[in-house]
Amino acid sequence: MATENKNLSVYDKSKIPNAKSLRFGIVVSEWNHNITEALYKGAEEALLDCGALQENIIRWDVPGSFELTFGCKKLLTTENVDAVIAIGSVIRGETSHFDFVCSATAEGIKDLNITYDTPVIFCVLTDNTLQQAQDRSGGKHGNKGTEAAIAAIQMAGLGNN
Ligand SMILES: Nc1c(NC[C@H](O)[C@H](O)[C@H](O)CO)[nH]c(=O)[nH]c1=O
Ligand SMILES: CC(=O)[C@@H](O)COP(=O)(O)O
Repeated sequence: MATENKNLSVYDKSKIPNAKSLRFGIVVSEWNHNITEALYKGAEEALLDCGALQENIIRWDVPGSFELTFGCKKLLTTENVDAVIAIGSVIRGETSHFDFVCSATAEGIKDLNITYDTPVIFCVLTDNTLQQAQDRSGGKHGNKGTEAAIAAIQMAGLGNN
């Protein structure tokens, strides 16, 4: 199933653990700023809606998606967080740069998940057009930031019950 057939903002709160005691890191890439801010807003709103406290949401900004791996690593090793959300938006340009940034970012975040005991959630849009990014950051397909926040809550508590 593709995002086309799913709304990224829809979740069943009765099935999500309460996030009141959890601490989250969110690392936000500045590239395609309007998109990543909308993703951040979606993530923050969902965390708060599920009981997280504002003071337990730590936000760091990095220049681009390529820098998300280092930003997340630094955050999870220096702040006492239960989960990290990596937020980025890569939009295809004229060259193969898109493929390098996307694969390095996905691999980097995957490596963090293998290396450390803190889950890092992949909230990086990899779109062919600006319209596709808008559709997934609060547009017709909902907000991937919301989906990432719910994943962060679920992964933070994994194996604790
Ligand atoms: N073109 C996009 C980038 N490019 C920048 C890189 O992520 C990186 O910041 C630079 O190469 C310095 O190391 N980043 C995005 O997040 N989105 C893009 O569309
Ligand atoms: C990630 C990209 O492909 C893009 O934003 C960079 O654009 P270009 O390939 O035109 O330099």
